[in-house]
Formats: sequence, C-alpha cells, structure tokens
Amino acid sequence: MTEPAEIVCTGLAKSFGATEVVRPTDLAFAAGQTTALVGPSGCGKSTLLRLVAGLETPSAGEVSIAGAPPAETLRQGALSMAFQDPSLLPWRTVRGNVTLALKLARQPVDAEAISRLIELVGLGGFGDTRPAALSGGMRQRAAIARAMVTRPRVLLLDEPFGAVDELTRQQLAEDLPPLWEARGATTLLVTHSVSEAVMLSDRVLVFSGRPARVVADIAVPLDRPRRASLSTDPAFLARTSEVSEALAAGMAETRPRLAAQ
Ligand SMILES: Nc1ncnc2c1ncn2[C@@H]1O[C@H](COP(=O)(O)OP(=O)(O)OP(=O)(O)O)[C@@H](O)[C@H]1O
Repeated sequence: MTEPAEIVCTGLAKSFGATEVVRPTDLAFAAGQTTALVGPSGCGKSTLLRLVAGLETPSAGEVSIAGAPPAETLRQGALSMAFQDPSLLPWRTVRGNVTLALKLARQPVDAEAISRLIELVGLGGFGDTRPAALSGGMRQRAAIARAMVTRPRVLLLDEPFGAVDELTRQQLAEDLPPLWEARGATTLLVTHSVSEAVMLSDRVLVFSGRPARVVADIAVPLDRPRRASLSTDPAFLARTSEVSEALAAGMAETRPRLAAQ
C-alpha cells in the first residue's frame, strides 16, 4: 500500500449476544482509496461499516481514523455516511438537506458551493424541490451531495445505489465516483453487485458468510474515469470473475457451518 492508512481496524470484532457477526479482523484502508465490501447477505458488511462510523461499539479491538476514534472524526464533521434509504428530511428541500449537514458539522454555509455541488450530482434545477417530488435515483444523488458537502475525509456508503433501476445505477456509478475521488475521500462502499464493486473501487474485499472474515483482497488497478463501456473490457471481466469466485468460495466455506446448526 503506497498511501498512508487513513482507517485502521485492529482485532476488530462484533457479536450481538451469542451471535458472532464480525470475527477478529485487522484491516487498513489507504487515504483517498475507494474499497468495496462484498459478501453474502447478512455476513456483517453493514455492521463493519457501522463500527467504522462509530455507530456500533466493538466487542473487541478498535477502529482508528487518522489515529483518532471514529466518534472524534464524526464530531469534526470529517466522516459522512449515505445509506440505501437516503433518509432525507421530507420537509426540507434538497438545498435545505445539504445545508443542514454543513450546519450540523459547524462548517460555514457557502450557498454558491452548495449550488455547485447540487449541480455536480446532476440535480441542477432541483435545489428547491422536496424529496417527495424526486425520483429514487435523485434522492440517492441528494443523499450523496449531503454526505459530500462537508468534504469528509471518510465517506461510508451502504448500498448507496440500491433503490434505483439498473440504468440509473450505471449513471450514478459513472457520475459520482469522480466527485468523491477528486475530494480525496477514503471511501468504503458496501454493494451486492460484483460489477458495481469492480467499477467503483480501487480494491475489493470479499467476505465469507457470517461471521464475516476476509476471504479475498483484490486490487482493481483499472484507469479512471470509468465508463459503463468498461464492463465488456477483458481486464474488467477478469476482476469480476476473481471477485465472483472468491464470493463462491467464501459461501461454500460457510455452508457446512450453517448445515451443522
Ligand atoms: N443491532 C443488532 N442486533 C442484533 N443483531 C444484529 C444487529 N445488527 C445486525 N445484526 C445481525 O448481524 C448480522 C449481520 O448484519 P449486517 O446488516 O451487518 O449484514 P450485511 O452483510 O450488511 O447484510 P445485507 O447484505 O443483507 O445487508 C445479521 O445476522 C443481523 O441480523
């Protein structure tokens, strides 16, 4: 890893009662890199993201972001999240939702910069629209604008394009990564789509079934910006095969345990 690690997980583990969800794990995420987390449903990906966000307390081990606990990074407004359900405040416009994120992070409100960001995520002309009048894809864009407006060092995205149709997903996957990459954010992204994982990331971590364990750590050294047309490129297809095979191997590893339960 050439860049310094921004996020370091040391012996990180999480159980809910008797259920072990994340096995003791050591992970490091380089500054400015985008890492996709993929694994079978229920394996603990979102739990890992919530641990990194400081929204869950580890059962063992710790997370540090630039040497500080996540709560400190969150308090500084340097950590943002966007989840599958964009949970925008319905009574606020797009601009109002984005502005609130700045206010909560106690950062100065620059109306022009907000308008520019709304434009950049493809919502130009919708700044004064409330969420109910937006499509699912537009709400996802608004949530990502809200997450990026504070220029976070760490961006956590849990199925951010989950609730939209395939074409919109492709469009979001083309349009949005250049924005967070240009801002140098260290991005962790949970997705169920192997091709989306490869398209969006510099690195894909493949997890086994619950309790989550890393079964493969795959670099994605493909040029950026990446366009949907990349999905037929042999180098892209080689990576998606590698991720799919690792996923299948991880699932096969868990199946006997489940059968024995
Ligand atoms: N607060 C909680 N209390 C009890 N169990 C929980 C809690 N949060 C998560 N779990 C359990 O932890 C396991 C992992 O959940 P998690 O949401 O992290 O998985 P995931 O890999 O993100 O799943 P998916 O891909 O389906 O979204 C599940 O079995 C879930 O029921």
